[in-house]
Amino acid sequence: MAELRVVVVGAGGRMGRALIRAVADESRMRLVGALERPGSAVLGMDAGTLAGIEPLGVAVTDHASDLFDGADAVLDFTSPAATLAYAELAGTRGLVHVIGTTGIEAQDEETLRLASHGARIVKSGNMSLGVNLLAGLVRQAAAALGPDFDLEILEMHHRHKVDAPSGTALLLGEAAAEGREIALGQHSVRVRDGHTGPRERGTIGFATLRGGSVVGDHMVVLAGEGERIELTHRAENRTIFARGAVRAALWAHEQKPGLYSMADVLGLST
Ligand SMILES: NC(=O)C1=CN([C@@H]2O[C@H](COP(=O)(O)OP(=O)(O)OC[C@H]3O[C@@H](n4cnc5c(N)ncnc54)[C@H](OP(=O)(O)O)[C@@H]3O)[C@@H](O)[C@H]2O)C=CC1
Ligand SMILES: O=C(O)C1=N[C@H](C(=O)O)C[C@H](O)C1
Repeated sequence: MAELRVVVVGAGGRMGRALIRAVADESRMRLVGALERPGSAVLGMDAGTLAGIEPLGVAVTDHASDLFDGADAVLDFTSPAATLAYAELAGTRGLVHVIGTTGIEAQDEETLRLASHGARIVKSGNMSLGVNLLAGLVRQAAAALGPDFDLEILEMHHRHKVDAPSGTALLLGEAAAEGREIALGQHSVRVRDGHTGPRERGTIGFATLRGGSVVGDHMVVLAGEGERIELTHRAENRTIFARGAVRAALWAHEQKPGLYSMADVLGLST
């Protein structure tokens, strides 16, 4: 198989730099482009140097169309607005588009669905193997225990994170809701403040913590009368997400256009 030609968008970001290192480490891929937004301070820099490795001979640019024309796959951990625009571009060119960006609103999912008529999109709030396995455990536990066990999802991330609850917390919430055969949107409690009254049976609660340099911690608590189960994942670095994105791109290249999840990539779909 020829090397997959990959563009990393948001190249100067925390995930962008981890993605550049992961692509450089993968013999079945070649970095052909590094994209940043117009006006970014890192435009013109070598992508390898930016990522803290050897120079790769790829300068960071803001010319999305030119880069997409010469690519097979785009790895995108940026912002919702940027990702929606890149999905449309990837769709017109039939590219693989791996989307790690979180905080995309439900009403914008339609844009991704339309783009996936042309593009092979893999989208997940968390690209790590561990979290996707955890989602299966949460689904199973929620189904087995039912609403007698109160379900709460706690997450903590670094002080720079801009969206809440995290994409992972929502992914785990969806897994729990699937296990209980309910719709998450109608049963989630995302904020508590003041005189809230007692907990409503059958709801799924979210709690958000932000601080320091925490890469990403998630805990799902199933609290019953007299006992409690806690299912936890702690990300120790961003390589786990970047490695997952690389795996997703290689997998998606062999698929038909469509909208896929990380569970599809890992063969964990129910
Ligand atoms: N699914 C998963 O496994 C994971 C998902 N994430 C998600 O990935 C996203 C990025 O996270 P993180 O790397 O920490 O954030 P950063 O803010 O560090 O990186 C985002 C980068 O995207 C750049 N950017 C913004 N707009 C554009 C544009 N139009 N074109 C090109 N680049 C653009 C930003 O530039 P500038 O700063 O100049 O605006 C920045 O360099 C978040 O949504 C986060 O939740 C993170 C980790 C794992
Ligand atoms: O913004 C982050 O950093 C992360 N975002 C993802 C999320 O919203 O869940 C994944 C990971 O936890 C890191």
